[in-house]
Amino acid sequence: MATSAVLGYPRIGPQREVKKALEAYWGGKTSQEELLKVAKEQRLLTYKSIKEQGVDTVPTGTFSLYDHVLDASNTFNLIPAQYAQAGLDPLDTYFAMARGHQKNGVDLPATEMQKWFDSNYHYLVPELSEKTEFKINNTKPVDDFVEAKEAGYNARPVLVGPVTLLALGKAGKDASSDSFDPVSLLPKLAPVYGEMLAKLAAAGAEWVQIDEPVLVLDAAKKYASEFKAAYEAIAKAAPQTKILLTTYFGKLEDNIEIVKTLPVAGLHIDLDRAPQQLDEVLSTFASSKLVISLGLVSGRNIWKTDLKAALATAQKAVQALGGDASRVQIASSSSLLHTPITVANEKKLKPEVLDWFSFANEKCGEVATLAAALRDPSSAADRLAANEKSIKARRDFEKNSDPAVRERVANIKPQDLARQSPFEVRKEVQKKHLNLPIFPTTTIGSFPQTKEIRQYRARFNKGEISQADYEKFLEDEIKMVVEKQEALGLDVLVHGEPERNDMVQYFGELLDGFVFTQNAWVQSFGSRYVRPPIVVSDVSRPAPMTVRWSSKEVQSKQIALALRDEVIDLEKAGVRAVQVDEPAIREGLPLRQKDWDGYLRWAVDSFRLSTSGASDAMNIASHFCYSQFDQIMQSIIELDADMISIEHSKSGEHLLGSFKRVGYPSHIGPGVFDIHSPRVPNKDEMVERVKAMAAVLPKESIWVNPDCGLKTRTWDECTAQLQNMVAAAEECRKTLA
Ligand code: MET
Ligand SMILES: [Zn+2]
Repeated sequence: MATSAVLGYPRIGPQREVKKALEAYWGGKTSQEELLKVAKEQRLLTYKSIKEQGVDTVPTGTFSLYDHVLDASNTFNLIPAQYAQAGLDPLDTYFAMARGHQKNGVDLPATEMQKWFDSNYHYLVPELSEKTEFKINNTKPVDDFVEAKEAGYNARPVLVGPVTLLALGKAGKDASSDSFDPVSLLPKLAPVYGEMLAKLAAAGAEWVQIDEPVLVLDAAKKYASEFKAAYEAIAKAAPQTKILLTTYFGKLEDNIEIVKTLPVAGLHIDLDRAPQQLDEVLSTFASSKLVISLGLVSGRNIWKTDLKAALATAQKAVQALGGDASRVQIASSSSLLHTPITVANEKKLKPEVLDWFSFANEKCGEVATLAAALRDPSSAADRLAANEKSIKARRDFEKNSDPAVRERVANIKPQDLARQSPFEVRKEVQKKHLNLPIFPTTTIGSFPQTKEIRQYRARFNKGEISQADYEKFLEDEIKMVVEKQEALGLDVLVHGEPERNDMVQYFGELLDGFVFTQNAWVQSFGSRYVRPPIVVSDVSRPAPMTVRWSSKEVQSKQIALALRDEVIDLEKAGVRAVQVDEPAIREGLPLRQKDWDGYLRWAVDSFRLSTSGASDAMNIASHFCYSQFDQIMQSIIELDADMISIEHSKSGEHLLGSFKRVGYPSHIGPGVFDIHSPRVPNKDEMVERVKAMAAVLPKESIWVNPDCGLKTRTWDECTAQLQNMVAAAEECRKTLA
């Protein structure tokens, strides 16, 4: 009989319980016991919700107080010495790595954060060196499993795979050299994983899910022999445990050769992102005993699954495996971590729109329905029929496109993508208006979103405050933010973005074609969650394989046209500098290199389309919340922005390397402090950052700014941080200029 499972589940809690408990703990308002109690309640609620939808097995160990990669680092003792030796208790050591710690004489920065594959989820980058001593530092995987089992759940523990854990890591400060490859430590780490599997087996785990998403990247290929040796060592330590090797977010391609060599009992593949890999996987493993877990229900989007099509795929798989349904598992394509919890919490969407959506709980239901239908189609006939009806309704709606905007996209001309003059010319024109010192200081846009701002907005939305009063409030807020910046001595001021409930949602609400949810929170990092707007209209729908790309491209150009009009209007209103943020251009990059060009072309064109309606006199800035530019440097240059600000404070030296190699023709503000952390770096630390940059780029091109917007900070925190930043810029003017 076919079985069913999901790979992971959101952590926030249906009413944001976990987020609130975390923030209360960090704010010193509650104890560790209270935080851990909330976490436990939410884990048990998760298992209950998954089970109620009819899924056979629940995943354990995927719940996290901050990040599952950090959990794995913590469990296997990938803890840099400065954190391990700070004298903090285990939970606070964990949080210190996540968000820094500056209290009672202990001053630790947060560790680096990076995007998790091509998602908007951020993980904490493990830091490794020859000195890292792997050991079982805590038994969280076992504890979570036992907790679920004792509560009566059929559970499958989940671990971040050892190769993925190391491959996502970086050389720590005490590594012998910068080119130290953390994967070289795999022979030392694998036996410790083996020990963990043995512990899980002793606790009663039959299967263990080991996530190796690195197998969908080109990078995995060079680790083929390391993979094999590591998994052999693990299997040897726990011969009785069945390993389900999971891959997701992309296709195995020739990494399937690696999988063939591994002593695993099951393989999970993502059939949402990469349906085309099914045939090869089936033919490769048909004659083996491997269980194939079919990731048919997307863990990355919010749309209902086309169950009819998914069922046909599952039936095909059973057939290819000689009719042995017990070798098939129906699953979510990836962890459901990237989806909100349930559509049941959406009270404001039109029922016909809500009917297109499926969040984590509903996706669990889809997984269970598919497994039931595979056993006996008639048992799921009603559910299948209802699904077919919603899928059809959505497709019919998509056919109603907006001809005017379509035509405008079709008529984009090359000259619409170019500024009037090259940067060298624009720079001089802009100089006259902006009149800036060398090492000008600025910030990224947002200032603290205080409780007061959120309360005012909530009251306005409820109709308790008039439009005029709300606008007056915002104007006063902006005035205050501007005065603060003047007092701090910043050079290019921002308005602070108080009007924005969310940097993306705010714009989406002013455009046609989007819908917004009340509770569809998706984790970005730690306790930060966003509610992404959902594009529902004017989406063309050709063959399902290309829809994601073609529609994203069209959507992107349509949005760019709307922004273009806005930038032109801003200039007419007298604005001299505007920032068009592109914090997601890097995360949208396809996982496989051969797919990059197509994506980068339209992404770059969209940015140029949105900004090149401005005259030479307009300073066009852009912002990126990451610094991994090596691979897309050329495209960043092609954006042709006058100034870019980027995350830099935690990324060490590799960013400098790419600028040294390629150079950057316009102006650039590498972040000098980490805005994710309440920590206040001193002036000298920031001066060092600027100096390092000035060593590889002309000093006239360097701006001084934080990593990102300040909306998640308090006023006390960001005032102290900015004071030191302005002082650092002043010192640079004296010593470097
Ligand atoms: C995540 S990027 C944020 C950019 C935005 N302008 C801000 O300052 O908050
Ligand atoms: Zn940012």
